[in-house]
Amino acid sequence: MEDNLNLVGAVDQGTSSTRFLVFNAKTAELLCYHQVEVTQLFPHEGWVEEDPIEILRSVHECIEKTTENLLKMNICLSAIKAIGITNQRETTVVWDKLTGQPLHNAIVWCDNRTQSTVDQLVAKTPNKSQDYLKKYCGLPISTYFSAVKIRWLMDNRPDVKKAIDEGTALFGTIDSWLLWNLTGGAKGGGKHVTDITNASRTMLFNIRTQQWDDELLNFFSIPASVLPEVRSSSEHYGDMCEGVLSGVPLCGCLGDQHAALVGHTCFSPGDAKNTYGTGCFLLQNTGKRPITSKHGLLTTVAYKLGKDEPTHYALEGSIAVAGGLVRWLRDNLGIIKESADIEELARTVNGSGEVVFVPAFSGLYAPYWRTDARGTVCGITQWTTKAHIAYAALEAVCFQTREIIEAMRQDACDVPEDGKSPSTTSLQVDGGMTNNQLLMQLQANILGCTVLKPSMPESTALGAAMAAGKAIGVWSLKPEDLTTVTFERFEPTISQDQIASHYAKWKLAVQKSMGWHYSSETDSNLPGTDSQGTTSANHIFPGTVFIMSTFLLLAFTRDTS
Ligand SMILES: Nc1ncnc2c1ncn2[C@@H]1O[C@H](COP(=O)(O)OP(=O)(O)O)[C@@H](O)[C@H]1O
Ligand SMILES: O=P(O)(O)OC[C@H](O)CO
Repeated sequence: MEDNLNLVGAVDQGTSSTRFLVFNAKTAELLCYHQVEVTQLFPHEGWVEEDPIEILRSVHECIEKTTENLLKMNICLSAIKAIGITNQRETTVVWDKLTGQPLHNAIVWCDNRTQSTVDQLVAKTPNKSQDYLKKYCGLPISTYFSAVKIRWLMDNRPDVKKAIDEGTALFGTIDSWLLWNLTGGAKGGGKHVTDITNASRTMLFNIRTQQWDDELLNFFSIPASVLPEVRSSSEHYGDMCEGVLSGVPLCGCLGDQHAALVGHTCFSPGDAKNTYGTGCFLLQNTGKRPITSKHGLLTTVAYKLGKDEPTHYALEGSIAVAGGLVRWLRDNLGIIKESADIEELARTVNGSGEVVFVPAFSGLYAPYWRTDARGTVCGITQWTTKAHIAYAALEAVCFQTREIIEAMRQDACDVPEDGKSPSTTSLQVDGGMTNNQLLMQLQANILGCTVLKPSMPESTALGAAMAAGKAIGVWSLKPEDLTTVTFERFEPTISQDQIASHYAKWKLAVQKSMGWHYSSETDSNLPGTDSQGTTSANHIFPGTVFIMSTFLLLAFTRDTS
């Protein structure tokens, strides 16, 4: 058996699936992995939950299967020197610290049950602005982030409220839940920790002071006692307490999008990557200073790779629905059997036939931040087939990405002294959807730039492994030590003029998706306020539509009589 290797494991706990992967720390080569799909529960319209126990079991299963494969490859498990964790972010778990049992299913990041909570929170800000807390946490008040989900649990689940009040409950994002359990949990020794990137997605963490913030905790009325300790993304959190890897140090932790930024070695200001998973997230490194977006992007911590290392920040464009739309076509419409089948189906037609699909299932995230938007399919004719819908679904992911790139370019123009926008000539990509060659080609065409897919596309897990390997000194992140990455390239095959009218239709369809849903508790507060706190002419409600149509009908009758 080969045992003079330095290997690093990575748990990648995503929204759709869990993976455990093992990398060679010297060459960054992926040796083997195992993947298990995670059940998503939809108990009510707009609600998305996952079972924290199933998530934990999936991690153990993936570790067992991957290590079995390593042994079959004649590799000794003692070669695994460290483990990193990367995870779906914002997803909220509250559990009993004495029994280790979750007090509720995990409320997943894209769940929008908290819409009326958001409306009430915005209504209590002095300027009635979604952006009121941005100066502290870099985020708009939205259904997306953890604090709003904790607030909902406290308001709607008396047992959760009681446990929090009595000090027996712990809160964590998925990284915390896993780290606490893998280091001993209720049996003893469980470490209640999180890393700075995950903390920066809760709305309770001040990204400038880099601490939990009393003003934010007061705003949401959440006690600090439930929160994990915040650590850097690369340091020793504790050791695996059981199983075949018992004793191996857990020493890398980043939210999945931040891990992908590291995996792509986006270490310089201006470097950017786009990850196509359940959602789609474009992050651009902005260096050691947080930059506030004026164009609907989030400010977030990019990474802090060691206790004594500087914190780097990023601008982020978050798209709620990307691969999730493919899963919806599979599970809800049944027009494909496997996610990968969408490519074959879409290739049976030459285009979407002018169909535009805006998948605003959870409202629209960046750059609009409109909780009132809902999914819309425009341009259907008698001629439309499921293949056109599939094609439009793939285009939707690409058009959303284009909107994020445009917002980043606009922000870069606003800060000319250090404003660097993502390269206009290429975009680095990763994530499950990038296996779709048609999607990658459409993305190159719609952006008018080269799309670069690394030949080893598990960038998220790679980033977590790099952070863990760095913490124990087996993985050097010095530029001269980084291994050369080879890419598959997708070049634009049509001109931007050819795409312009289609993009204009996308923009029109986005407007049509807005103003569809509003929560009854706060109807009177809603019309006309966008994320910049300005009045939007496009924010038209059904009642308004009725009044306007009656007015037009009357006017028309009068003119022609
Ligand atoms: N070949 C494909 N074409 C289109 N979508 C795909 C393909 N393969 C996977 N997907 C979608 O990508 C998502 C899974 O990607 P992954 O990066 O594993 O997600 P996550 O990190 O959210 O768990 C699923 O939503 C799935 O529907
Ligand atoms: O599961 P993914 O890869 O789509 O990532 C989810 C994000 O972390 C949510 O913010």
